[in-house]
Amino acid sequence: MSKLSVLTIENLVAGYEQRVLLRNLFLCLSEPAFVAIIGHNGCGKTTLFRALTGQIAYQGTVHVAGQDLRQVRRPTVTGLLAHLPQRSSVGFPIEVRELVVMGRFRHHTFLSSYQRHDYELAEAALQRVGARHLARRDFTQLSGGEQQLVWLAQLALQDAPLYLLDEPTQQLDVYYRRRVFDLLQSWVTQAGKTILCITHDLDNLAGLPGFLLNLSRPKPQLLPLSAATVQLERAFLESEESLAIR
Ligand SMILES: Nc1ncnc2c1ncn2[C@@H]1O[C@H](COP(=O)(O)OP(=O)(O)OP(=O)(O)O)[C@@H](O)[C@H]1O
Repeated sequence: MSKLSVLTIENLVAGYEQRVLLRNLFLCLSEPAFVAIIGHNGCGKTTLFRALTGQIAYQGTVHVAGQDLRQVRRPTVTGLLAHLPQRSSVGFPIEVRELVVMGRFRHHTFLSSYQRHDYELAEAALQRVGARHLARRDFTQLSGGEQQLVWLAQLALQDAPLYLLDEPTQQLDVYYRRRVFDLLQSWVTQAGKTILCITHDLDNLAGLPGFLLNLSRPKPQLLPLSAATVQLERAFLESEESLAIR
């Protein structure tokens, strides 16, 4: 079964020395889908991504697009995963379109330079996130929210089957939050991508197709996204009971 699904996580256990945060996590997606991962601060959401990207060891098995993740040496470099961390910075001035075009790195050998076609794709990706007007700006001088849109444009060019997004809307205004969630939906429905998206932005989830995974629950399970499930999980996160079992 696991070989055919887009993502299967079986019995995953992960954490840090003397502190297990994820215990026997199971998750199976047979088709491309959007999964919102929610939970209290510190419950282990980013830790899950650290395990999936090979930054920390884990027990259990993970299959992505039929491949055993443990057997793939650098899944983000080989294109099995694309990852947007919570914070990324660039320490030197660079034009936005030069940063976005780097999302095409797998289509180029080490010394080959990006061609006109690559830049057209980069500008189209910027257009889709509503940031076409930033193409010639210095990335380091953009606001936090503008930088976030640029990273999303770069990510779109990476063309991986599984995307791991750690709070992609955290610095965005209400308009761009909505727009980014709509964009992520189109990655699923039009491009067949699977998206795991860590978010605290519960207000924007209710109307989306997909699933909810609440890592603050003692046994987290995929729930179909709906206004009712978002309301239920919000009530759980706001309860004293949920803090007591952490
Ligand atoms: N390298 C580390 N060694 C030990 N503990 C760590 C390490 N990195 C993170 N932690 C702890 O693990 C816990 C979970 O961290 P994680 O970043 O996964 O939380 P999170 O659910 O993503 O939280 P948030 O919503 O605040 O981003 C936190 O208490 C954190 O302090």
